[in-house]
Amino acid sequence: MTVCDVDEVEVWECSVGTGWNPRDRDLNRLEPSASSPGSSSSAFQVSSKHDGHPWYSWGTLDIMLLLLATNMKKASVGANQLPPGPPGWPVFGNIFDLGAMPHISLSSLSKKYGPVVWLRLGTVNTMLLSSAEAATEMFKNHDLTFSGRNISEAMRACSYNQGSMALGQHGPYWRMLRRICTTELFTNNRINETEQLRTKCIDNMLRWMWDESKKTGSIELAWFVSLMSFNVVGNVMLSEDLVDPQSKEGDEFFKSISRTIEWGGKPNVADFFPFLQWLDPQRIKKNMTRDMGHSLDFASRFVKQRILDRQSKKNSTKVDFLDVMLDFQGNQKDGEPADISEKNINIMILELFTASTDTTTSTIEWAMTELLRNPGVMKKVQEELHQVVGQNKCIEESKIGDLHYLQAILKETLRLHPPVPLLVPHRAMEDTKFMSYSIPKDTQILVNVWAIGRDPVSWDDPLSFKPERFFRSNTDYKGHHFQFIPFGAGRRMCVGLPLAHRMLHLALGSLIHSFEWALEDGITPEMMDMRERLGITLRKADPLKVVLKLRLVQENHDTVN
Ligand code: HEM
Repeated sequence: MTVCDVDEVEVWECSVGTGWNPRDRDLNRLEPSASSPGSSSSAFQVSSKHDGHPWYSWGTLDIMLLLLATNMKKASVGANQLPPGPPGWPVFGNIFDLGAMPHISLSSLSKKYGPVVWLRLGTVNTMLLSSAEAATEMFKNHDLTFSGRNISEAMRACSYNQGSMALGQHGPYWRMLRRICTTELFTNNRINETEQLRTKCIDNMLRWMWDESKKTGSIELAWFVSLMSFNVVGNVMLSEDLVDPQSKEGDEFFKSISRTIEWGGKPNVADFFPFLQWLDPQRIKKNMTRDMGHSLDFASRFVKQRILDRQSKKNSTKVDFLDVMLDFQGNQKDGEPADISEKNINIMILELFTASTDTTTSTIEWAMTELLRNPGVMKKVQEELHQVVGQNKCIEESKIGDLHYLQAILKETLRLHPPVPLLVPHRAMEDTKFMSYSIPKDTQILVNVWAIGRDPVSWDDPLSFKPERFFRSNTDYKGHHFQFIPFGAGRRMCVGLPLAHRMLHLALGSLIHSFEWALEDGITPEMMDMRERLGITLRKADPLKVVLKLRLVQENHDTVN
């Protein structure tokens, strides 16, 4: 039996930013009435969460805070035109409204307060957008102003944020990195040139899965997908296969990156209260510094070796992303540096691994979960692959354009399960007027893509998995249709989208085309656990386990077993 065989085998920061902002609207539970959003009235009401509860009585601290809040309101330009929002607790503000699944809790808040909601998370002013209309307004009319980033404490470890593109502030250095990515790494030509590498990584994934399933009966899909996507990026950037189920060094690199992803996704009290940063109460920054340090050390070994190889003219034909970064010469105009330092090259390498692995894995795991819950959809896509690709043939990327049902399945998956449900938090770079509200500089902006994808205003029967809906429209995820923005939109939109598009279609199509899929004994589609887990990306809480039967008998390829 054979599969498409050859010789060899995501910050995200989901937490909030920092920084005390003197324009804080509500320093305690005293709030302008939610029933009069935007009202300039100075009438206060006691927070609704515990309205009327007898445990509360006015103390000196409250009165001081009330006076302070009143004074700040007077001093704050336009503060009385903030969007509506839930009342907050003293000091903590709305932190407890976030819950364990912020995208879900925040979606409920927007049902009550509207598509634009104001929150105070500790000391961090936050505006939450939860409708296509509000997202349109942001990306069409305020994209530049809202292109800053809030940086969490964890992501300041090893000065990561200073070399990062995803967390870089809008400015010359970020622009330069973005330009290198869009003109050198993720161009159509460059992506076409690396098709063979992706095919190789996907073939290896299929073979490892098959080997494992023969040994153990069932396999955990996400593990194999994450190895594949790690290797795809490793090949595009460094021309290396970094991991296989046996490799020790690559495995350590993979694990240390996975740990940085975990730390980056942990809610950190020091992000809400910057005065706690020196204490690092949850030891998140300390642990992140250790694990990120390891990951950067690994990346630096590749960089150092490449510098040596280039000096001795070894591998001179290799032109990958690492070469592009080493060769880069900036024009030194408008703040652009002359080159990219070795340390920042290490950071970029780490960043692209981090940004791609979890996002791709999450999407494929959810897609397969939905297919197993919807056998009719699975059957249709198998038929499409059979017709377009052929029974005993491997998928080639040139066929993606003809695989309309497969495309619709990926769109439907990204609509219901966007891996980055609140985007990477944006930041207002200056005071601005937004949909009649006055939004102060440094406000954190969260766009609830998860809620927008499930909004009945934009989608019929929004909670059902119906890929056919995309046949009736030209809606895609390239950032022009604001009811569907799993990759974001505007200046900070996902720079890896062209690579992600190819990887997702080729990998999911190959998985469906190569195997018959079944759930473990005793598990029916109705029993599948659909709960989510939010770290840096939105993952399936209970990893999908599947049983495989080989269906593709590939001509002209090596036998697998
Ligand atoms: C399913 C796959 C993926 C999804 C859903 C996804 C989604 C996103 C989202 C939502 C953002 C933030 C947009 C914003 O803040 O407005 C982002 C940014 C980014 N993504 Fe992706 N991504 C994926 C794959 C990739 C891949 C494969 C790479 C690179 C190899 C990548 C690299 C980046 C980078 C560098 C940024 C930061 C851009 C900036 O801040 O300028 N992503 N992505």
